[in-house]
Amino acid sequence: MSEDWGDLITQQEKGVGALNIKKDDGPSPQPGGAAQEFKDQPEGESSESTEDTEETGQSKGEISFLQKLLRTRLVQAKADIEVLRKDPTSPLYSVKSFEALHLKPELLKGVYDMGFNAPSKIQETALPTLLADPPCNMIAQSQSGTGKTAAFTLTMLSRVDVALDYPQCLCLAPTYELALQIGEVTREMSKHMTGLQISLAVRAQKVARGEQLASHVIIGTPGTVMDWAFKFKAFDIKKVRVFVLDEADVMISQQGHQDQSTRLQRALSPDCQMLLFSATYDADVMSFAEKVIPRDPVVIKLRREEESLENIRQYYIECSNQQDKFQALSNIYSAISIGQSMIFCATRKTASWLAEKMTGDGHAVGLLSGELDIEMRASIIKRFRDGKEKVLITTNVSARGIDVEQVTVVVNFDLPMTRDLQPDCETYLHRIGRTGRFGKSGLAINFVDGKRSMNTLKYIEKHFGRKINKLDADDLDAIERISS
Ligand SMILES: Nc1ncnc2c1ncn2[C@@H]1O[C@H](COP(=O)(O)OP(=O)(O)OP(=O)(O)O)[C@@H](O)[C@H]1O
Repeated sequence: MSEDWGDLITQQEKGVGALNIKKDDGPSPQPGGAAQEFKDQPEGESSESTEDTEETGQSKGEISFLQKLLRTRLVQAKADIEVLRKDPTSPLYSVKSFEALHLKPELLKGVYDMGFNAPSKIQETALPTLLADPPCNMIAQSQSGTGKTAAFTLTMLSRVDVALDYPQCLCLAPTYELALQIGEVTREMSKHMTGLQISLAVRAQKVARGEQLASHVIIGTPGTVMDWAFKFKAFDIKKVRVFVLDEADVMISQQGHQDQSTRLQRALSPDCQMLLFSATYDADVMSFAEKVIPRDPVVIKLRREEESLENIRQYYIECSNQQDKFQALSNIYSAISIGQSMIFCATRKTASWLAEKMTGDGHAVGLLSGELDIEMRASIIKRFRDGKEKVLITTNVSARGIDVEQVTVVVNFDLPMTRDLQPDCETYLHRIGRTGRFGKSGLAINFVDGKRSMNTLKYIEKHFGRKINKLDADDLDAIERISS
Protein backbone atom coordinates (compact mmCIF):
# COMPACT_ATOMS: atom_id res chain seq x y z
CA MET A 1 0.00 0.00 0.00
CA SER A 2 1.01 3.57 -0.44
CA GLU A 3 3.10 5.00 2.28
CA ASP A 4 2.81 8.48 0.99
CA TRP A 5 -0.27 10.45 1.89
CA GLY A 6 1.22 13.38 0.08
CA ASP A 7 1.01 11.39 -3.13
CA LEU A 8 -2.62 10.64 -2.57
CA ILE A 9 -3.52 14.21 -1.90
CA THR A 10 -1.80 15.55 -4.96
CA GLN A 11 -3.53 13.00 -7.15
CA GLN A 12 -6.79 14.81 -6.58
CA GLU A 13 -5.46 17.79 -8.47
CA LYS A 14 -4.94 15.80 -11.65
CA GLY A 15 -7.38 15.46 -14.43
CA VAL A 16 -8.91 12.28 -15.75
CA GLY A 17 -6.47 10.03 -17.50
CA ALA A 18 -3.23 8.40 -16.61
CA LEU A 19 -2.15 8.59 -13.04
CA ASN A 20 0.68 10.99 -13.01
CA ILE A 21 1.33 11.37 -9.36
CA LYS A 22 3.61 14.14 -8.37
CA LYS A 23 5.91 13.55 -5.41
CA ASP A 24 5.23 15.72 -2.44
CA ASP A 25 7.52 16.38 0.45
CA GLY A 26 5.04 15.47 3.10
CA PRO A 27 1.48 15.43 4.15
CA SER A 28 -0.18 18.54 2.94
CA PRO A 29 -3.90 18.23 3.28
CA GLN A 30 -5.55 20.69 0.95
CA PRO A 31 -8.22 22.76 2.58
CA GLY A 32 -11.42 22.19 0.73
CA GLY A 33 -9.85 19.26 -1.11
CA ALA A 34 -11.71 16.20 -2.19
CA ALA A 35 -11.18 14.34 1.06
CA GLN A 36 -13.65 16.84 2.48
CA GLU A 37 -16.29 14.78 0.75
CA PHE A 38 -16.24 12.47 3.71
CA LYS A 39 -17.74 14.97 6.02
CA ASP A 40 -21.05 14.53 4.26
CA GLN A 41 -21.09 10.80 4.54
CA PRO A 42 -23.11 8.98 7.17
CA GLU A 43 -21.16 8.05 10.22
CA GLY A 44 -20.31 4.40 10.65
CA GLU A 45 -20.63 2.38 13.80
CA SER A 46 -17.42 1.24 15.34
CA SER A 47 -17.73 -1.73 17.61
CA GLU A 48 -14.92 -0.17 19.52
CA SER A 49 -16.81 2.94 20.37
CA THR A 50 -18.72 3.87 23.41
CA GLU A 51 -21.21 6.65 23.26
CA ASP A 52 -19.76 9.41 25.35
CA THR A 53 -16.17 8.36 25.58
CA GLU A 54 -15.00 7.03 22.28
CA GLU A 55 -14.61 7.82 18.65
CA THR A 56 -18.04 7.82 17.11
CA GLY A 57 -17.54 10.19 14.22
CA GLN A 58 -15.93 7.84 11.73
CA SER A 59 -17.25 5.83 8.87
CA LYS A 60 -16.12 2.26 8.34
CA GLY A 61 -14.38 3.47 5.22
CA GLU A 62 -12.34 5.98 7.18
CA ILE A 63 -11.38 3.40 9.76
CA SER A 64 -10.39 0.96 7.06
CA PHE A 65 -8.26 3.59 5.35
CA LEU A 66 -6.51 4.72 8.54
CA GLN A 67 -5.77 1.13 9.48
CA LYS A 68 -4.16 0.66 6.10
CA LEU A 69 -1.96 3.65 6.71
CA LEU A 70 -0.90 2.28 10.06
CA ARG A 71 -0.06 -1.10 8.59
CA THR A 72 3.36 -1.36 7.09
CA ARG A 73 3.45 -4.89 5.82
CA LEU A 74 1.69 -8.11 5.14
CA VAL A 75 -0.21 -9.66 8.01
CA GLN A 76 0.75 -13.29 8.45
CA ALA A 77 -2.33 -15.43 8.13
CA LYS A 78 -2.80 -19.00 9.21
CA ALA A 79 -3.00 -21.65 6.50
CA ASP A 80 -6.58 -22.61 7.21
CA ILE A 81 -8.36 -21.92 3.96
CA GLU A 82 -11.81 -22.98 2.95
CA VAL A 83 -12.45 -23.10 -0.76
CA LEU A 84 -15.95 -23.67 -2.01
CA ARG A 85 -16.23 -24.53 -5.64
CA LYS A 86 -19.40 -25.16 -7.46
CA ASP A 87 -17.53 -27.74 -9.45
CA PRO A 88 -16.16 -30.22 -6.91
CA THR A 89 -13.98 -31.92 -9.48
CA SER A 90 -11.88 -28.80 -10.06
CA PRO A 91 -8.46 -29.15 -8.56
CA LEU A 92 -7.49 -26.65 -5.91
CA TYR A 93 -4.50 -24.99 -7.35
CA SER A 94 -1.95 -23.24 -5.26
CA VAL A 95 1.25 -21.48 -6.21
CA LYS A 96 4.30 -20.91 -4.12
CA SER A 97 5.96 -18.40 -6.42
CA PHE A 98 4.95 -15.52 -8.67
CA GLU A 99 6.89 -17.14 -11.54
CA ALA A 100 4.56 -20.10 -11.45
CA LEU A 101 1.72 -17.77 -12.44
CA HIS A 102 3.32 -17.06 -15.82
CA LEU A 103 2.72 -13.35 -15.54
CA LYS A 104 3.72 -10.91 -18.25
CA PRO A 105 7.42 -10.20 -17.64
CA GLU A 106 6.81 -6.48 -17.12
CA LEU A 107 4.15 -7.27 -14.53
CA LEU A 108 6.36 -9.77 -12.72
CA LYS A 109 9.05 -7.10 -12.62
CA GLY A 110 6.57 -4.67 -11.07
CA VAL A 111 5.60 -7.22 -8.42
CA TYR A 112 9.22 -7.86 -7.48
CA ASP A 113 9.97 -4.15 -7.46
CA MET A 114 7.28 -3.81 -4.81
CA GLY A 115 9.28 -6.17 -2.64
CA PHE A 116 6.91 -9.12 -2.96
CA ASN A 117 9.05 -12.23 -3.03
CA ALA A 118 6.36 -14.85 -2.71
CA PRO A 119 2.58 -14.83 -2.77
CA SER A 120 0.74 -14.45 0.52
CA LYS A 121 -1.72 -17.15 1.64
CA ILE A 122 -4.74 -15.57 -0.02
CA GLN A 123 -2.70 -14.83 -3.14
CA GLU A 124 -1.30 -18.33 -3.40
CA THR A 125 -4.78 -19.80 -3.23
CA ALA A 126 -6.74 -17.23 -5.20
CA LEU A 127 -4.35 -16.23 -7.98
CA PRO A 128 -4.24 -19.50 -9.95
CA THR A 129 -8.02 -19.40 -10.13
CA LEU A 130 -8.17 -15.67 -10.75
CA LEU A 131 -5.77 -15.93 -13.67
CA ALA A 132 -7.10 -19.16 -15.17
CA ASP A 133 -8.94 -19.28 -18.46
CA PRO A 134 -11.80 -19.18 -18.97
CA PRO A 135 -12.06 -16.49 -16.29
CA CYS A 136 -13.91 -17.46 -13.21
CA ASN A 137 -15.90 -15.35 -10.75
CA MET A 138 -14.75 -15.20 -7.15
CA ILE A 139 -15.81 -14.15 -3.67
CA ALA A 140 -12.72 -13.95 -1.46
CA GLN A 141 -12.57 -13.18 2.22
CA SER A 142 -9.49 -12.74 4.27
CA GLN A 143 -8.63 -10.34 7.02
CA SER A 144 -7.23 -6.88 6.38
CA GLY A 145 -3.64 -6.72 5.33
CA THR A 146 -3.33 -10.22 3.91
CA GLY A 147 -2.74 -9.15 0.33
CA LYS A 148 -6.17 -9.01 -1.30
CA THR A 149 -5.54 -5.69 -3.04
CA ALA A 150 -2.40 -7.01 -4.65
CA ALA A 151 -4.28 -10.15 -5.73
CA PHE A 152 -7.01 -8.36 -7.65
CA THR A 153 -4.67 -5.67 -8.97
CA LEU A 154 -2.53 -8.41 -10.44
CA THR A 155 -5.62 -9.99 -11.97
CA MET A 156 -6.71 -6.74 -13.60
CA LEU A 157 -3.24 -6.01 -14.93
CA SER A 158 -2.80 -9.56 -16.23
CA ARG A 159 -5.97 -9.35 -18.26
CA VAL A 160 -5.59 -5.85 -19.63
CA ASP A 161 -4.57 -5.36 -23.24
CA VAL A 162 -2.65 -2.10 -23.47
CA ALA A 163 -3.10 -2.04 -27.24
CA LEU A 164 -6.83 -1.50 -26.83
CA ASP A 165 -7.70 2.11 -25.98
CA TYR A 166 -10.73 1.69 -23.77
CA PRO A 167 -11.50 0.72 -20.17
CA GLN A 168 -11.26 -3.02 -19.65
CA CYS A 169 -11.00 -3.27 -15.88
CA LEU A 170 -13.28 -1.63 -13.37
CA CYS A 171 -12.66 -1.60 -9.65
CA LEU A 172 -15.10 -0.20 -7.08
CA ALA A 173 -14.02 0.95 -3.63
CA PRO A 174 -16.25 2.39 -0.91
CA THR A 175 -14.43 5.68 -0.35
CA TYR A 176 -12.33 8.26 -2.10
CA GLU A 177 -9.22 7.46 -0.06
CA LEU A 178 -9.53 3.71 -0.54
CA ALA A 179 -9.93 4.21 -4.29
CA LEU A 180 -6.77 6.30 -4.31
CA GLN A 181 -4.89 3.63 -2.39
CA ILE A 182 -5.86 1.01 -4.94
CA GLY A 183 -4.85 3.42 -7.69
CA GLU A 184 -1.48 3.79 -6.06
CA VAL A 185 -0.92 0.03 -5.85
CA THR A 186 -2.04 -0.41 -9.45
CA ARG A 187 0.26 2.35 -10.61
CA GLU A 188 3.21 0.83 -8.77
CA MET A 189 2.56 -2.68 -9.97
CA SER A 190 2.11 -1.57 -13.58
CA LYS A 191 5.07 0.74 -13.69
CA HIS A 192 6.84 -1.39 -16.33
CA MET A 193 3.71 -1.80 -18.46
CA THR A 194 4.36 0.84 -21.05
CA GLY A 195 1.30 2.78 -22.11
CA LEU A 196 -0.99 1.55 -19.37
CA GLN A 197 -3.37 4.25 -18.21
CA ILE A 198 -5.44 4.37 -15.07
CA SER A 199 -8.37 6.68 -14.34
CA LEU A 200 -9.67 7.49 -10.92
CA ALA A 201 -13.44 7.84 -10.91
CA VAL A 202 -13.83 9.80 -7.71
CA ARG A 203 -15.92 12.86 -7.07
CA ALA A 204 -13.14 15.36 -7.66
CA GLN A 205 -12.48 13.96 -11.13
CA LYS A 206 -14.71 15.22 -13.88
CA VAL A 207 -15.42 13.95 -17.36
CA ALA A 208 -16.78 16.16 -20.06
CA ARG A 209 -20.00 15.19 -21.79
CA GLY A 210 -19.11 13.17 -24.85
CA GLU A 211 -15.57 12.46 -23.66
CA GLN A 212 -14.47 8.88 -24.31
CA LEU A 213 -11.98 7.46 -21.87
CA ALA A 214 -8.95 5.80 -23.38
CA SER A 215 -7.57 4.55 -20.08
CA HIS A 216 -7.42 0.82 -19.49
CA VAL A 217 -8.30 0.62 -15.82
CA ILE A 218 -10.92 2.61 -13.92
CA ILE A 219 -10.82 2.65 -10.14
CA GLY A 220 -13.48 4.60 -8.32
CA THR A 221 -16.37 4.97 -5.97
CA PRO A 222 -19.74 3.57 -7.11
CA GLY A 223 -21.57 6.89 -7.54
CA THR A 224 -18.96 8.51 -9.75
CA VAL A 225 -18.43 5.34 -11.75
CA MET A 226 -22.17 5.22 -12.36
CA ASP A 227 -22.13 8.81 -13.58
CA TRP A 228 -19.24 8.09 -15.90
CA ALA A 229 -20.81 4.92 -17.24
CA PHE A 230 -24.47 5.91 -17.52
CA LYS A 231 -24.82 9.68 -17.40
CA PHE A 232 -21.73 10.78 -19.32
CA LYS A 233 -21.30 7.52 -21.23
CA ALA A 234 -17.56 8.06 -20.93
CA PHE A 235 -16.90 4.35 -21.39
CA ASP A 236 -18.74 1.28 -22.49
CA ILE A 237 -19.33 -0.86 -19.43
CA LYS A 238 -20.12 -3.84 -21.66
CA LYS A 239 -16.47 -3.91 -22.73
CA VAL A 240 -15.21 -4.32 -19.16
CA ARG A 241 -13.51 -7.71 -18.79
CA VAL A 242 -12.69 -7.63 -15.09
CA PHE A 243 -14.98 -6.13 -12.45
CA VAL A 244 -13.73 -5.90 -8.86
CA LEU A 245 -15.73 -4.90 -5.84
CA ASP A 246 -13.34 -4.28 -2.97
CA GLU A 247 -14.10 -3.92 0.73
CA ALA A 248 -17.57 -5.34 0.33
CA ASP A 249 -18.04 -5.31 4.09
CA VAL A 250 -17.48 -1.55 4.14
CA MET A 251 -19.46 -1.05 0.95
CA ILE A 252 -22.61 -2.60 2.37
CA SER A 253 -22.67 -0.20 5.29
CA GLN A 254 -24.20 2.28 2.86
CA GLN A 255 -27.38 1.27 1.11
CA GLY A 256 -26.65 3.71 -1.71
CA HIS A 257 -23.35 2.00 -2.46
CA GLN A 258 -25.00 -1.39 -2.48
CA ASP A 259 -27.60 -0.27 -4.97
CA GLN A 260 -25.09 1.50 -7.20
CA SER A 261 -22.73 -1.48 -7.20
CA THR A 262 -25.57 -3.80 -8.07
CA ARG A 263 -26.71 -1.56 -10.93
CA LEU A 264 -23.20 -1.43 -12.33
CA GLN A 265 -22.75 -5.16 -12.03
CA ARG A 266 -26.04 -5.79 -13.85
CA ALA A 267 -24.85 -3.69 -16.78
CA LEU A 268 -21.72 -5.80 -17.28
CA SER A 269 -21.36 -8.29 -20.05
CA PRO A 270 -22.13 -11.87 -18.91
CA ASP A 271 -18.60 -13.01 -19.71
CA CYS A 272 -16.96 -10.29 -17.59
CA GLN A 273 -14.96 -11.74 -14.72
CA MET A 274 -16.56 -10.56 -11.46
CA LEU A 275 -14.68 -10.52 -8.20
CA LEU A 276 -15.61 -9.48 -4.70
CA PHE A 277 -13.24 -9.03 -1.79
CA SER A 278 -14.07 -8.59 1.85
CA ALA A 279 -12.25 -8.65 5.18
CA THR A 280 -15.19 -10.34 6.89
CA TYR A 281 -17.81 -12.86 5.84
CA ASP A 282 -20.79 -12.09 7.99
CA ALA A 283 -24.15 -13.24 6.66
CA ASP A 284 -25.04 -9.79 5.29
CA VAL A 285 -21.76 -9.56 3.38
CA MET A 286 -22.22 -13.02 1.95
CA SER A 287 -25.78 -12.39 0.84
CA PHE A 288 -24.69 -9.18 -0.89
CA ALA A 289 -21.73 -11.04 -2.38
CA GLU A 290 -23.92 -13.76 -3.79
CA LYS A 291 -26.26 -11.18 -5.28
CA VAL A 292 -23.53 -9.14 -6.91
CA ILE A 293 -21.29 -12.02 -7.99
CA PRO A 294 -23.64 -14.45 -9.65
CA ARG A 295 -22.86 -17.45 -11.82
CA ASP A 296 -20.96 -20.01 -9.80
CA PRO A 297 -18.34 -18.00 -8.00
CA VAL A 298 -15.46 -19.75 -6.32
CA VAL A 299 -15.62 -18.78 -2.66
CA ILE A 300 -12.36 -18.57 -0.74
CA LYS A 301 -12.30 -17.91 2.99
CA LEU A 302 -9.12 -17.55 4.94
CA ARG A 303 -9.31 -18.07 8.66
CA ARG A 304 -8.69 -14.99 10.74
CA GLU A 305 -5.22 -14.72 12.12
CA GLU A 306 -5.17 -15.48 15.77
CA GLU A 307 -3.09 -13.04 17.65
CA SER A 308 -1.23 -14.30 20.61
CA LEU A 309 0.13 -12.55 23.63
CA GLU A 310 3.06 -14.93 23.90
CA ASN A 311 5.84 -12.49 23.15
CA ILE A 312 4.39 -9.67 25.16
CA ARG A 313 5.39 -8.95 28.73
CA GLN A 314 2.42 -7.47 30.52
CA TYR A 315 2.54 -5.30 33.61
CA TYR A 316 0.22 -3.14 35.60
CA ILE A 317 0.82 -0.10 37.78
CA GLU A 318 -1.59 1.00 40.48
CA CYS A 319 -2.29 4.72 40.48
CA SER A 320 -4.70 6.85 42.44
CA ASN A 321 -5.71 9.36 39.78
CA GLN A 322 -4.93 10.79 36.37
CA GLN A 323 -2.06 12.96 37.60
CA ASP A 324 -0.58 9.92 39.29
CA LYS A 325 -0.80 8.01 36.02
CA PHE A 326 1.02 10.80 34.27
CA GLN A 327 3.76 10.68 36.92
CA ALA A 328 4.08 6.92 36.44
CA LEU A 329 4.33 7.44 32.70
CA SER A 330 7.06 10.04 33.16
CA ASN A 331 9.00 7.59 35.33
CA ILE A 332 8.71 4.90 32.69
CA TYR A 333 9.92 7.20 29.93
CA SER A 334 12.82 8.37 32.02
CA ALA A 335 13.85 4.86 33.09
CA ILE A 336 13.73 2.98 29.82
CA SER A 337 14.61 3.85 26.30
CA ILE A 338 11.57 3.37 24.18
CA GLY A 339 11.69 3.32 20.39
CA GLN A 340 8.12 4.19 19.64
CA SER A 341 5.11 3.75 21.83
CA MET A 342 1.36 3.99 21.66
CA ILE A 343 -0.74 5.18 24.56
CA PHE A 344 -4.45 4.42 24.62
CA CYS A 345 -6.89 6.62 26.51
CA ALA A 346 -10.62 6.21 27.03
CA THR A 347 -11.65 9.72 26.11
CA ARG A 348 -10.54 12.43 23.74
CA LYS A 349 -10.34 14.73 26.70
CA THR A 350 -7.85 12.55 28.53
CA ALA A 351 -5.89 12.00 25.34
CA SER A 352 -5.58 15.75 24.71
CA TRP A 353 -4.70 16.44 28.33
CA LEU A 354 -2.00 13.80 28.26
CA ALA A 355 -0.63 14.96 24.92
CA GLU A 356 -0.26 18.44 26.32
CA LYS A 357 1.45 17.23 29.49
CA MET A 358 3.86 14.99 27.62
CA THR A 359 4.67 17.66 25.06
CA GLY A 360 5.38 19.99 27.98
CA ASP A 361 7.84 17.39 29.23
CA GLY A 362 9.69 17.50 25.94
CA HIS A 363 8.29 14.40 24.23
CA ALA A 364 7.52 14.40 20.52
CA VAL A 365 3.88 13.41 20.66
CA GLY A 366 1.23 12.74 18.03
CA LEU A 367 -2.42 12.90 19.04
CA LEU A 368 -4.85 10.84 17.02
CA SER A 369 -8.48 11.30 17.81
CA GLY A 370 -11.85 11.27 16.15
CA GLU A 371 -12.63 14.95 16.05
CA LEU A 372 -9.80 15.53 13.57
CA ASP A 373 -10.70 15.24 9.94
CA ILE A 374 -9.39 12.30 7.98
CA GLU A 375 -6.62 14.27 6.30
CA MET A 376 -5.25 15.35 9.65
CA ARG A 377 -5.40 11.85 11.03
CA ALA A 378 -3.70 10.45 7.94
CA SER A 379 -1.00 13.05 8.29
CA ILE A 380 -0.46 12.21 11.99
CA ILE A 381 -0.17 8.52 11.18
CA LYS A 382 2.35 9.27 8.47
CA ARG A 383 4.46 11.38 10.81
CA PHE A 384 4.41 8.63 13.42
CA ARG A 385 5.31 5.95 10.89
CA ASP A 386 8.13 8.13 9.62
CA GLY A 387 9.43 8.34 13.18
CA LYS A 388 8.87 12.07 13.47
CA GLU A 389 6.90 11.45 16.64
CA LYS A 390 7.95 8.83 19.14
CA VAL A 391 4.68 8.67 21.03
CA LEU A 392 1.23 8.27 19.57
CA ILE A 393 -1.56 9.02 21.98
CA THR A 394 -4.89 7.77 20.81
CA THR A 395 -8.32 6.51 21.69
CA ASN A 396 -9.64 3.25 20.30
CA VAL A 397 -9.64 4.55 16.76
CA SER A 398 -6.43 2.81 15.89
CA ALA A 399 -6.53 -0.28 18.04
CA ARG A 400 -7.02 -2.62 15.14
CA GLY A 401 -4.67 -3.23 12.33
CA ILE A 402 -1.74 -1.34 13.74
CA ASP A 403 1.47 -2.83 12.57
CA VAL A 404 4.08 -0.20 13.01
CA GLU A 405 7.28 -2.13 13.30
CA GLN A 406 8.99 0.22 15.69
CA VAL A 407 6.26 0.18 18.35
CA THR A 408 7.85 -1.58 21.29
CA VAL A 409 5.66 -0.37 24.12
CA VAL A 410 1.90 -0.10 24.40
CA VAL A 411 0.45 1.72 27.39
CA ASN A 412 -3.16 1.39 28.41
CA PHE A 413 -3.56 4.69 30.19
CA ASP A 414 -7.15 3.52 30.55
CA LEU A 415 -8.08 -0.13 30.23
CA PRO A 416 -10.46 -0.91 27.37
CA MET A 417 -14.12 -1.23 28.30
CA THR A 418 -17.14 -2.07 26.20
CA ARG A 419 -20.09 0.23 25.69
CA ASP A 420 -21.77 -1.20 28.75
CA LEU A 421 -18.59 -0.79 30.77
CA GLN A 422 -17.54 -4.43 30.74
CA PRO A 423 -13.88 -5.47 30.24
CA ASP A 424 -13.17 -5.42 26.51
CA CYS A 425 -10.77 -8.33 26.03
CA GLU A 426 -10.90 -8.20 22.25
CA THR A 427 -9.80 -4.57 22.13
CA TYR A 428 -7.13 -5.31 24.72
CA LEU A 429 -5.76 -8.01 22.43
CA HIS A 430 -5.86 -5.70 19.42
CA ARG A 431 -4.12 -2.94 21.31
CA ILE A 432 -1.29 -4.86 22.84
CA GLY A 433 -1.15 -7.56 20.19
CA ARG A 434 0.40 -4.93 17.98
CA THR A 435 3.69 -4.97 19.73
CA GLY A 436 5.65 -8.20 19.93
CA ARG A 437 4.83 -9.33 16.44
CA PHE A 438 6.85 -11.74 14.33
CA GLY A 439 8.72 -13.11 17.31
CA LYS A 440 9.83 -9.73 18.60
CA SER A 441 9.21 -9.13 22.25
CA GLY A 442 6.94 -6.33 23.28
CA LEU A 443 5.98 -4.57 26.45
CA ALA A 444 2.48 -3.69 27.59
CA ILE A 445 1.87 -1.51 30.63
CA ASN A 446 -1.59 -1.06 32.09
CA PHE A 447 -2.63 1.65 34.49
CA VAL A 448 -5.12 0.71 37.13
CA ASP A 449 -6.95 3.34 39.15
CA GLY A 450 -9.54 2.01 41.46
CA LYS A 451 -11.63 -1.06 42.02
CA ARG A 452 -13.38 -1.17 38.67
CA SER A 453 -10.20 -1.03 36.67
CA MET A 454 -8.54 -3.59 38.95
CA ASN A 455 -11.47 -5.94 38.33
CA THR A 456 -11.13 -5.30 34.63
CA LEU A 457 -7.46 -6.16 34.76
CA LYS A 458 -8.11 -9.37 36.69
CA TYR A 459 -10.80 -10.32 34.20
CA ILE A 460 -8.44 -9.75 31.27
CA GLU A 461 -5.71 -11.71 33.00
CA LYS A 462 -8.03 -14.65 33.56
CA HIS A 463 -9.49 -14.44 30.07
CA PHE A 464 -6.12 -14.80 28.37
CA GLY A 465 -4.63 -17.05 31.04
CA ARG A 466 -1.50 -14.92 31.16
CA LYS A 467 -0.10 -13.27 34.22
CA ILE A 468 0.02 -9.49 34.33
CA ASN A 469 2.71 -8.58 36.82
CA LYS A 470 2.63 -5.66 39.18
CA LEU A 471 5.16 -2.89 38.72
CA ASP A 472 6.02 -0.17 41.18
CA ALA A 473 6.07 3.16 39.37
CA ASP A 474 8.56 4.60 41.86
CA ASP A 475 11.01 1.74 41.57
CA LEU A 476 13.06 2.95 38.63
CA ASP A 477 15.43 -0.02 38.84
CA ALA A 478 12.51 -2.42 38.48
CA ILE A 479 11.20 -0.45 35.53
CA GLU A 480 14.62 -0.55 33.95
CA ARG A 481 14.81 -4.30 34.42
CA ILE A 482 11.54 -5.01 32.59
CA SER A 483 12.84 -3.38 29.46
CA SER A 484 15.88 -5.59 29.15
N1 LIG B 1 3.07 -11.16 -1.57
C1 LIG B 1 3.39 -10.15 -0.80
N2 LIG B 1 4.61 -10.07 -0.23
C2 LIG B 1 4.95 -9.03 0.57
N3 LIG B 1 4.13 -8.00 0.88
C3 LIG B 1 2.90 -8.03 0.35
C4 LIG B 1 2.46 -9.09 -0.52
N4 LIG B 1 1.19 -8.83 -0.88
C5 LIG B 1 0.85 -7.67 -0.29
N5 LIG B 1 1.87 -7.20 0.45
C6 LIG B 1 1.91 -5.98 1.27
O1 LIG B 1 1.16 -6.26 2.45
C7 LIG B 1 0.36 -5.15 2.83
C8 LIG B 1 -1.09 -5.54 2.85
O2 LIG B 1 -1.51 -5.93 1.56
P1 LIG B 1 -2.91 -5.50 0.94
O3 LIG B 1 -3.14 -4.07 1.14
O4 LIG B 1 -2.96 -6.05 -0.44
O5 LIG B 1 -3.88 -6.30 1.91
P2 LIG B 1 -5.46 -6.32 1.89
O6 LIG B 1 -5.84 -7.71 2.26
O7 LIG B 1 -5.95 -5.78 0.61
O8 LIG B 1 -5.85 -5.36 3.05
P3 LIG B 1 -7.28 -4.63 3.23
O9 LIG B 1 -8.29 -5.67 3.52
O10 LIG B 1 -7.03 -3.72 4.37
O11 LIG B 1 -7.54 -3.93 1.94
C9 LIG B 1 0.67 -4.05 1.82
O12 LIG B 1 1.65 -3.21 2.39
C10 LIG B 1 1.21 -4.81 0.62
O13 LIG B 1 2.11 -4.01 -0.12
